[in-house]
Amino acid sequence: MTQAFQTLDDFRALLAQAPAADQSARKDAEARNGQLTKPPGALGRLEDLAIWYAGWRGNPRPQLAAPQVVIFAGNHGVTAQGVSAFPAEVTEQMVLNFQHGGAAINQLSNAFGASLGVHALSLDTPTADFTQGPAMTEVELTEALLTGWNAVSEHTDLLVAGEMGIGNTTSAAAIAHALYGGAADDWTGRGTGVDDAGLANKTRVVAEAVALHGGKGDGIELLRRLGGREVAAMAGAIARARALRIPVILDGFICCAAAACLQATEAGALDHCVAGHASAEAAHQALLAKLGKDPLLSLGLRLGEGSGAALAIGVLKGAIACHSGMATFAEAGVSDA
Ligand SMILES: O=C(O)c1ccc[n+]([C@@H]2O[C@H](COP(=O)([O-])O)[C@@H](O)[C@H]2O)c1
Ligand SMILES: Cc1cc2nc[nH]c2cc1C
Repeated sequence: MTQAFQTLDDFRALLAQAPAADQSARKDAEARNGQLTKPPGALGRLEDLAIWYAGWRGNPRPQLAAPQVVIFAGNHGVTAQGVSAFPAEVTEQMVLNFQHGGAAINQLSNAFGASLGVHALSLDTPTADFTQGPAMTEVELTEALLTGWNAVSEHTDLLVAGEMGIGNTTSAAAIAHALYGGAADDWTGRGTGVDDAGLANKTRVVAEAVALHGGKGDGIELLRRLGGREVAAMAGAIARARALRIPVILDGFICCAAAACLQATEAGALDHCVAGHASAEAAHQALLAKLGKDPLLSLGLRLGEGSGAALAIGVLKGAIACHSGMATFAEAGVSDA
């Protein structure tokens, strides 16, 4: 099969050529919103969400019928530095749990009518420990981006990209610190629940990683140096969704670090994305602020797996059901203001 891209520069070119939203569908959706049987603005942010969605779908009265959740799993060499509360084998064990329907994301995907795909990326070959050198080669990064790119169905009308990877909050913290500066402890949190000594060790690891790799290239190069395969696959999936004008709900800290690599490479790369939730991971709110995204939900989740984004499918479905299903003042014979 011919691949969508063969090199990282090909991928960068695809990001640069990404399509914009359909301004005419957006304008028509705004006009429709103004005629619906409610006081102006009474549906609050649901109104903006429906108009945003209509623009990306190129349809002023859209449906949300086929949401897709994709989960990517990867193993991280940096776990050798003792950065997680859980052992690395949990990544593979949780992949089996996803496949058997036993994880939180299985229940949430079912609850919100989303399909669920699980992609394990070379779990037997963890990425290199990025305190020692780049996490991935250019070929490894390209393969991981392609896995994400190819995982997105052309027939879906909403994407959630989630992840599973013991050690990946260290990777995400290092990416955020390298992209946005500050101090290592501004970006380092407890992940699966390291204690105070574990947090101090993890902060040291993030600082060392950024001392080695910081300032060495664009968002894609930082993704290669500090990312993981599942982080890269989420970036590839988010980019493919953009190419297909499929809206995306971003999940927690790791998903947003993947997205940040795209935004740092191409300024408007996340215009088709909304933030599903604010994770309890300490630096997620700061990362969302850097992305210019206001989270839809804040429920204290810190699970990953796309779980917070999957919950937000319900909010988006509600927004679109109102926008496309409500009567106008004229249709209902209700007096306008
Ligand atoms: O999504 C989040 O914000 C989030 C916050 C903390 C932990 N996680 C999940 O926990 C794992 C990473 O935690 P850790 O401590 O091993 O780096 C990984 O599988 C993530 O899905 C996810
Ligand atoms: C059990 C477990 C489930 C997860 N799901 C996403 N990250 C996870 C981390 C752990 C440890």
